[in-house]
Amino acid sequence: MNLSADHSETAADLGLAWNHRFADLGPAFYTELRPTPLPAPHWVGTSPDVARLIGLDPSWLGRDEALQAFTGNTLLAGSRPLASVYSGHQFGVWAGQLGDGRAILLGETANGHEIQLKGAGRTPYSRMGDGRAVLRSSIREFLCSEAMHGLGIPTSRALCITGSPAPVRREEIETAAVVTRVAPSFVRFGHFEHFAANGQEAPLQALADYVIDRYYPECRGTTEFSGNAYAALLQAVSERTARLMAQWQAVGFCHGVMNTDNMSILGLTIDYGPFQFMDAFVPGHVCNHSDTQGRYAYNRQPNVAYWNLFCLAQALLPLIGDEELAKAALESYKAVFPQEFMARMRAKLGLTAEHEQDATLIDGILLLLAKNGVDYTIFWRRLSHAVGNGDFEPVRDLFADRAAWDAWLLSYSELQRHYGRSEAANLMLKTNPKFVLRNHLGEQAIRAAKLGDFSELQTLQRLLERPFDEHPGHDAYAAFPPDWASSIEISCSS
Ligand SMILES: Nc1ncnc2c1ncn2[C@@H]1O[C@H](COP(=O)(O)OP(=O)(O)OP(=O)(O)O)[C@@H](O)[C@H]1O
Ligand SMILES: [Mg+2]
Repeated sequence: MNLSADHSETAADLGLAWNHRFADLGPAFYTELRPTPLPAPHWVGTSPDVARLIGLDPSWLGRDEALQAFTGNTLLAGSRPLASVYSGHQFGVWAGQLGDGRAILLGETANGHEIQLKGAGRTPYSRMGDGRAVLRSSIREFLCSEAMHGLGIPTSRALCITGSPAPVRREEIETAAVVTRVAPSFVRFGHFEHFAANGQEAPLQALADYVIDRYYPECRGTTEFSGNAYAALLQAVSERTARLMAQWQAVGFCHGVMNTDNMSILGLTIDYGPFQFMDAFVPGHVCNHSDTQGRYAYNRQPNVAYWNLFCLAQALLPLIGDEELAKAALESYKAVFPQEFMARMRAKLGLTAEHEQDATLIDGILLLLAKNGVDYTIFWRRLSHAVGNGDFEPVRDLFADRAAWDAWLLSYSELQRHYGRSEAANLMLKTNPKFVLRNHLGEQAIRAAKLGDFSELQTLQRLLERPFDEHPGHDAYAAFPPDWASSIEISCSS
């Protein structure tokens, strides 16, 4: 490849201080290697907010030293790049060894944020892959990371995207990009499955101890499970995952590839591939065109998460040492998910206390939304305004079956009488976003970016960072999807 500049022997000092706690686990967990350079990089998108989060002066996001470093063309001073090994279950089937095939961990900043370059070249875990990510999928990952954060949903973050004219072959020839992403940890269920499947109990325990000491220290002193810290870890992860699923379901988010190697041990949303925020509410919606069996349909996500936790439980079993304890730890998922889901849905309805009728009301509206194919985000936003101003006509307009809507509204109004209208509306407007990253919005930003125009991406980023604000003048981004939106096919190709 003809590189425009070979920066490989200089290190860029952006003033970041580093820790290397994952690397300190030892070579059984990774392979150290340098990112593979890309020619003629350019900035595509940046998040000054994430820069501040990791202790990076945001003014670096525009300078050539940072551009080269975040493309993987120069080493960041103090970093220690590596690709980690993990395994996993993909679409319900044991896939054996996987690993960071195109993501390279640079290390952890002094304030505890791991930094990864996704699309930074081949690694020993690339298998048949080219180690690259295309501009299209990188924009989706960048925007959705920041959108999820804006929605208050646990997620990896994205510092920047850099692009390069280097060609990358997918269904057609596209161009390469690198997303710099950030999370307290990128450890996945699949990391544990890897060592368990290979019968390597010492690294399995070292990994569990690392995760507990660093992220779940409360598990050490547990009085539950006869003081078994590994069972406590399983319970804590189950609870975080349950909360995450409740948040996904409530906002209408489909992940698309809930393989165990895409499940964060911290309960974060990671790996933004063929995800989708639903337009019309379709409970069985499958967003991943490659998911022909519909395994990861919207309404199956909570069960799939539990299935994935079961895989994690099996991996942790040699450490927990007692199947009954592991089962008991998993039980928490079944209690926490419905509880959290109900809490989220109550908030969407502006109900600040619990009532017997809540479940009927929630089931009722979800059924009506599905039967009438109502746009999920628009419905909740209009309902929020209607509760505030008393005019429910714009909501009624969304339903073909007006009689069924009227009947539901009657029972909702009965319950609403217990609350102050403006208090309820305020809660709802902070719970029901005006802006979500619909497929067609991402697509518009991608089309413009491919032509070298990043303004659409920036506008979208600004709206999605504060999705509950009104953003006057930008109603088009909160409108119904155009007809062509339903023809967008998003697959695993990225
Ligand atoms: N283009 C590629 N080159 C090399 N490896 C790849 C490529 N695409 C995916 N992989 C690897 O295939 C496996 C499954 O891919 P998947 O789509 O879940 O992950 P991903 O999008 O690459 O990354 P991540 O989960 O880190 O966000 C992972 O081990 C991943 O690293
Ligand atoms: Mg993945």
